[in-house]
Amino acid sequence: MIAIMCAMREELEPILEYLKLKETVEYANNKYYLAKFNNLDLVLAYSKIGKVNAALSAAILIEKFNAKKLLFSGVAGAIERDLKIGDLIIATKTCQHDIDLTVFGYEPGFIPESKVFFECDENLNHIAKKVAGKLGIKLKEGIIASGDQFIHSKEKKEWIAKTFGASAIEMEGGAVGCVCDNESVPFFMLRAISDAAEEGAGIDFDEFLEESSRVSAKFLIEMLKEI
Ligand SMILES: Nc1ncnc2c(CN3C[C@H](CCSCCOCCO)[C@@H](O)C3)c[nH]c12
Repeated sequence: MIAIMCAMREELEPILEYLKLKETVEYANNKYYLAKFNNLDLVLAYSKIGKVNAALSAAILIEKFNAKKLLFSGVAGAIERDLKIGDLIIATKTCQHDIDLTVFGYEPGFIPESKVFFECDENLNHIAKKVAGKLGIKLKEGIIASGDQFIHSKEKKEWIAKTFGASAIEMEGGAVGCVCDNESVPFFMLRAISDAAEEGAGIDFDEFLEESSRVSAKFLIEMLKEI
């Protein structure tokens, strides 16, 4: 079973359009969609926004639906200057920029007995780069930082860039990476840029959420053909 996860309904809907749904399972106040694509058994869900919701859905996808790989598709705010709205990025690793136990001497993003960074699956990233090459699509890769805040401040964005070396920002990947790392499930995250995470990002986000969600969804479907 392969899990496909998003945070928002708008990110999942364009993926479901490509699939023939077999069944919908209601569980823990959410919906999990079962589908087949070519010879793949898929379970899909959008978690709702934020790291707690994302961690809950990721754990359910693995524990209840027996997902052996977890692929995330959605949108993100850009940190790297050459990432423009609609551009695609895959995560090399994820982190949580809003974890702060520095008063006890720990580095930003670190929780005792856990990690700052959670590595994404190299095989799935390799497939993504192969697909991008075949389709002639620009695909960046980099660290993607998560926090329970919509970032719309150049100062905050630059702190995250400096502190974590992040190329993009969102609100779920660090939590999903933590769950997949602890469950030993390969994790892949693809995001299309919806805004620049600076002042005015909320306006861009509202304008480009749907279009950028479609960009990510389309690429993810191309990836499923190669898995
Ligand atoms: N700059 C930014 N900072 C942090 N995250 C992101 C992301 C990635 N997703 C989008 C969504 C945040 C938007 S909440 C919208 C509330 O509903 C608005 C109506 O649709 C959450 O799931 C994280 C894109 N740009 C970002």
